[in-house]
Amino acid sequence: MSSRPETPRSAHRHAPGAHPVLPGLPEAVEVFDTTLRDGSQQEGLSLSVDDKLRVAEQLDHLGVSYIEGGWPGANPKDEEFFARAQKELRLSHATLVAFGSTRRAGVRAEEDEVLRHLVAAGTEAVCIVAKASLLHVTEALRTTPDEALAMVESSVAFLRRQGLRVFLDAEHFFDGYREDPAFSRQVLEVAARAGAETLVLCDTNGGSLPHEVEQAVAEVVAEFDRRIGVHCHNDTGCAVANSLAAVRAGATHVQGCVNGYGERAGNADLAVAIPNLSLKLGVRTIPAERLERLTPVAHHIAEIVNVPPNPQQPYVGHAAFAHKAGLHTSAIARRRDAYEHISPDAVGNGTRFVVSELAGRSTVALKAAELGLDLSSEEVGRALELLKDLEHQGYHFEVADASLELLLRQVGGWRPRYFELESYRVIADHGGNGHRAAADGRPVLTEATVKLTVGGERRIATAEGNGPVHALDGALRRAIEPFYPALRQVHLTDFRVRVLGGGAGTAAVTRVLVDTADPEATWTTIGVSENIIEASWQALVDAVVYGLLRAGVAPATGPDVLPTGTATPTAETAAAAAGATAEEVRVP
Ligand SMILES: CC(=O)SCCNC(=O)CCNC(=O)[C@H](O)C(C)(C)COP(=O)(O)OP(=O)(O)OC[C@H]1O[C@@H](n2cnc3c(N)ncnc32)[C@H](O)[C@@H]1OP(=O)(O)O
Ligand SMILES: CC(=O)C(=O)O
Repeated sequence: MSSRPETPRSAHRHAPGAHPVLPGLPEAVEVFDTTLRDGSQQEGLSLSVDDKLRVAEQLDHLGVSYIEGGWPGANPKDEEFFARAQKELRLSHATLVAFGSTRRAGVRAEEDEVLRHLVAAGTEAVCIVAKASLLHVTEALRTTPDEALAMVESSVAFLRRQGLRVFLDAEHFFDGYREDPAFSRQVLEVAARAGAETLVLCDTNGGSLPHEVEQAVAEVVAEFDRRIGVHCHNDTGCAVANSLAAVRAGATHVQGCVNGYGERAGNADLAVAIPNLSLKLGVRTIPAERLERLTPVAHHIAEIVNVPPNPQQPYVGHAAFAHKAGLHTSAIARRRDAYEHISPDAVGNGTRFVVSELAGRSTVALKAAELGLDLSSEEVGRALELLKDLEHQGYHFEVADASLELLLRQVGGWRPRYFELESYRVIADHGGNGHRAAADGRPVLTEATVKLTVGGERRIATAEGNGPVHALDGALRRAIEPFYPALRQVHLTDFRVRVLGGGAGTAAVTRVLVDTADPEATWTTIGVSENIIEASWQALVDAVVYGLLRAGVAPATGPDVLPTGTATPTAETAAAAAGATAEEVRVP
């Protein structure tokens, strides 16, 4: 549950334009995304060709300048990607780039397989990686410095002769520049001479710090009449800071990945670098009007690559503008920018207020208002007291949005009587007549019986289940679903248990969270008890009540007040509607 307060961007003191202008900054930088190449080098991340095409579409929609699509020839997938991209990918803003290396040592550029594949990829631009550290030339390539320089020069020259735009990724540049600056410079010199349009200085091991990057980039910018770029890895947690330091020093091309994917600790996170550059430094990156696409695109890409988004990711994370502390919310209620460094809208994100034991009256009042509840000041105070009390017992309302809403509604006087529980009973019978196998291979049967009153009728329903919660859910539904057919659209989707205060072992208090969904939404409810079944029951009841509330269903108060056209259920019709036999649903 989130709210997006109507906050004009100008109300944020730290909004764009509010930062002092730094002298000497470039007006604009090119944004080069390498999610489909370096991002795919992240452990656990694997993209199909379809995924790659969809990510490319998202990046184009965001408005990056370049999309590095992969390494044609390195594997059949990337080969197919470039073949399909030529036919299927319609980029309106970005330029697709194929990645590869310089030619191999001792091989003529014209005969080199890697270069041949780069040309065949059919892109307008290519990016080739070259060792820019003498140590890597002698130890990794095991060739001479002269041959390494010749590899760079002849590869760039060959690609230029094929009519391609060439970016040079100077691998290990910063480490090499510290160890033997003359060689690292020579690599850039030969690449520039051969026609590379952009010299990209790579912090390949990600070990550099911002002051080192800034100084090295400034020296290179002063020396070379070429566009200078950076490609920073995040091994010191400084990839974005290093990219900004490079831009401060005159770099005008920034490589990275939206969401910071990549080898080891990842690449510079473009979802952070872009707004830092655009909003804080006033440097043009993606088109200004597309900045608000940043959050949706970052989340969409996370979905495609199947890596859960980091809620604390700056700017675009779910929690990036979530306020939990009572004092913060209270100040925000008075002045929207009190605890927000930019207007979240600027990057397509939104303000959220998290209600918990750290809340004060303002948080509860804002949450109630967001839900459309008109709570009096006294009710807000009561809700806050109840909330803190319950959180002390183990409830955790910030992760149980639906239970929180029910609690606030109840404090406000909402007393729906969808059903009245008389009792429930759960039996787990190991070795009895059940058909589900226990760990020892013997049958185990779980059965739940619920006795309750609904619509003026006393009902007893029994159901079997995979386990106690499944059985309880089944019995509850059998008893009430005939009165509330809307529940057929409501399904339990997840169930989590946490033991609180582990010292008590199996006698400890348990917290149960239940996720439930209807066709339009998912909600979470909570139960807490020393008894796991009771905790589950509480969460289940909230889940069902919230589902009925969402569906706009009024409590059934008796046969005469059932909605027009709805037959009063008898034992048989009720049982049939619930998919049960008459014996299973006993109506006295
Ligand atoms: C810093 C970076 O992220 S650069 C990008 C790295 N990305 C990847 O490696 C992912 C894709 N890579 C691959 O699929 C494979 O490694 C391939 C197809 C490129 C090459 O595979 P192989 O031919 O089997 O070689 P291998 O993976 O062992 O790599 C070592 C070879 O690359 C050569 N090489 C390494 N860097 C370079 C370079 N910049 N220029 C030219 N050759 C290079 C080495 O000299 C070595 O060649 P040798 O075996 O003739 O001595
Ligand atoms: C080229 C590249 O990915 C690197 O140097 O990190």
